[in-house]
Amino acid sequence: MEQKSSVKSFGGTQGVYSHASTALSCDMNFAVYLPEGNGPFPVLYWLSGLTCTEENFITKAGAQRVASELGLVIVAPDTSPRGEGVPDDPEGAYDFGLGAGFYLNATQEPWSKHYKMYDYSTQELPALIAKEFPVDAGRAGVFGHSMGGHGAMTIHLKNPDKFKTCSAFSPIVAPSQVPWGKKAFSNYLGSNESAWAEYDATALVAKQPSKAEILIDQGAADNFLVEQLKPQLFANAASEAGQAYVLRMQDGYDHSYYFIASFIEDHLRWHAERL
Ligand SMILES: N[C@@H](CCC(=O)N[C@@H](CS)C(=O)NCC(=O)O)C(=O)O
Repeated sequence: MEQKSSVKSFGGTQGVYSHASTALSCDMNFAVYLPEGNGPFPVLYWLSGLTCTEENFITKAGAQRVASELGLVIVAPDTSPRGEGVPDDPEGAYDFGLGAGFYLNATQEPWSKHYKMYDYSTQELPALIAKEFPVDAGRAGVFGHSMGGHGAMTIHLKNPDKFKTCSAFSPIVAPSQVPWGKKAFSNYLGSNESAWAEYDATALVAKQPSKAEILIDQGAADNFLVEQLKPQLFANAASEAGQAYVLRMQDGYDHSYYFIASFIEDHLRWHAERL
């Protein structure tokens, strides 16, 4: 692991690191906010949305002040494999390929060699963090935005003992049913839609609800709400399955990091109280 940058922030340190990922067969960057003190600290994994790298969250969400106060480590990985030889959307579209790994393990050529973001996020990165940083891996949660909200919810539902708490901003709750998800899943996972259900929070919650309460914030003025996000699909399935959740529709807010920055404190306190 190599440190690429380190700056002091609210008494702690905001760092960016790089390492050679085995799961993704490429070099990867990730960001870590480390509060002041010796730890071990509870750890939150933040999963970003389409087009993002490890930089968006640390520069725009304003999470450091409250993470410092609460003594939380926040790890923010990049959103896809990167570098020479990693295939991208043939048209260079923003919603597939680079910057759009969808936190799944691709099974289809040519994606399956590098696009293993599920293994990376759930296994390789947490193992590296536990080795290199003063975290209490038994107190870990996951949260994210849009595609990363989808990642957080599916990763929590599939690994409720490893990622004990979960929250999301503007998540793609039912990727199998919306254009962003259909494009990504048909390419990464192929045409057999039963494979898609493994990475669809609405399908997963119906068969394996967790004991945690999931917090979802959704801007009511989000341009992607009606076509891509559809939080009510998850809410309906969760209610039916007995999954505890809180869905807050936030009047006037859009899809951007201005929305995330407005409510990030609530999410950090939500996780800290439950870990
Ligand atoms: N604005 C993008 C749509 C993708 C988008 O809104 N990405 C969100 C996550 S789904 C984001 O966080 N973008 C980066 C940023 O705002 O810093 C476009 O239409 O090209």
